[in-house]
Amino acid sequence: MDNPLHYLQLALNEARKSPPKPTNYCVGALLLDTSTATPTIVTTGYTLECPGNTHAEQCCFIKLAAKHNLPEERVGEVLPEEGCVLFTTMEPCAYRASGNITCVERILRCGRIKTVVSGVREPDTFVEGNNGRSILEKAGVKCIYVRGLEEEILEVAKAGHVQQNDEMK
Ligand SMILES: Nc1nc(=O)c(N)c(NC[C@H](O)[C@H](O)[C@H](O)COP(=O)(O)O)[nH]1
Ligand SMILES: [Zn+2]
Repeated sequence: MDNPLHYLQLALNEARKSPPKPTNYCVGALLLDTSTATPTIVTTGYTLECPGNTHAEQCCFIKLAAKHNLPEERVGEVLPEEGCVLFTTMEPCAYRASGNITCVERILRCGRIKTVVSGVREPDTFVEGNNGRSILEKAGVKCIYVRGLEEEILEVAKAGHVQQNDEMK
């Protein structure tokens, strides 16, 4: 896949649209279909884009499924067997404090995503040691980390968090 940083930058542009909250991260994601000669972005998403306490990856699935009048859990039916790459600024969650279905579970349920490309690991703020990568790789999903946007991604992701120095004031 050529130029993964370009698609990660597009995912970061999505993350910037997310309304900051102190209890989660502002994350952006997009689903790229590389099964044809010209890679195509089939859907995008950002944290809280869809109603409820929604994650960026979850919004990608909700929107794509809705476009085909399907429930989110059947989104895999509209994706090619091979070639689907999920770009997400922060690695998919493997535990959610709210108890909602995690994005790792949603990716596996979709069944058509063969590669996940992320810009950063999940910090330990809410979840100590996100183990989503090992769960995905055991299920045959390739997980790749693309370097270069870490600082920007974390700055956007934590926009809603009270910064340490603010507390000192
Ligand atoms: N990959 C990813 N995409 C997102 O859109 C998002 N918000 C997170 N965030 C991970 C973080 O661990 C959870 O946001 C907290 O654990 C709170 O859980 P809820 O989001 O309230 O279910 N991670
Ligand atoms: Zn998630």
